[in-house]
Amino acid sequence: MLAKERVVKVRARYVTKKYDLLVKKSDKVKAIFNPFKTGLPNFWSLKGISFDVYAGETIGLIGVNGSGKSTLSNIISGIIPPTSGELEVNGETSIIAIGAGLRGQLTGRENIRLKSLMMGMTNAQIDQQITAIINFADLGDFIDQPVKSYSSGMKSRLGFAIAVHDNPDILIIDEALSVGDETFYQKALDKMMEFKQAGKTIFFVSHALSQVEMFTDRVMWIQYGELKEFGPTNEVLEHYRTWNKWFKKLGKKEKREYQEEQKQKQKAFTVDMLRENVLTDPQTKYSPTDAKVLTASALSGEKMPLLSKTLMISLGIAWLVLAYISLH
Ligand SMILES: Nc1ncnc2c1ncn2[C@@H]1O[C@H](COP(=O)(O)OP(=O)(O)OP(=O)(O)O)[C@@H](O)[C@H]1O
Repeated sequence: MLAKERVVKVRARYVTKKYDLLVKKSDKVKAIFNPFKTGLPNFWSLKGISFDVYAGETIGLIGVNGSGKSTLSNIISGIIPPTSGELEVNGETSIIAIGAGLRGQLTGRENIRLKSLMMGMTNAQIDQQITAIINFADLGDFIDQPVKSYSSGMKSRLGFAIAVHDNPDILIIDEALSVGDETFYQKALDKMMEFKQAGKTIFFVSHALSQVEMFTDRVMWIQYGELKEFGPTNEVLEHYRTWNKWFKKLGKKEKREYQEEQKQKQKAFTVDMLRENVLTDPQTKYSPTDAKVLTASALSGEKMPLLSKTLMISLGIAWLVLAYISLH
């Protein structure tokens, strides 16, 4: 594809995701009286991810367990918001993750209708499509059984069937093919090839490197919340495999220490640190637009505690004044 024809489908700038770690009972109690969750332990699942993905590209997302692949997929598909940074998604997205968005009490057929309605289809459109979706999922009589009785492979088949018939511009497949049997895997792969040929954009999250190798144009290697590498599939996979070999050779204690060190960095991270790194790193092509994003992110992600503190103090003072007035 010529560079000048390229249309950006997903653009991320310094996207972060922070989770609150409520480990102790006392943290949970504090959280009830702390609407902005200030001072509670955090964990940064994403530490400032930036990339451009173009129309028609198939992108692999790889990385060790807990590196942030699903978090990023969920942010791109709009299931969860980023904590800070900027994300531009140009087109309809549809995510296929094992069991995602399926209601356990409803049957497969009812789930098809519900999910299709949520995707904006009319009842008439659903009536036209439902047979094709049911045939694709190929669940036999189970289609009228509650989804809670399905195996993970069956859930994946149903989710995949619904998502591909929605015909989205951007398809996100999060490990959904890892649980299907060989026949379904082949059928799903053919469908994905069809999507690829139709010029759709696909994000493919997988630990199966051979599938990533066969199917994707470029790969994002996510490592402990950072985008360690984003480039042509073969190149990134080679580096990832080398890293894996190195890691596997480490002793048990060294492995644990390495993982602990990375997790500590994810706990200690702040958007201010990210901004500082971006400003001082000579490798970063820092632009005025980036400056805006990082300032905005700092405001939404980091300066909130200050705002909430002010609010809490004001509420406290108001409460004391009211208490004083009512006592006199
Ligand atoms: N709701 C949550 N609350 C707290 N931490 C979370 C939450 N969701 C994810 N995390 C943490 O964020 C990190 C990234 O998780 P994520 O599921 O995105 O990783 P992943 O790369 O998809 O992992 P896997 O390969 O195991 O599926 C993990 O350390 C996880 O524990």
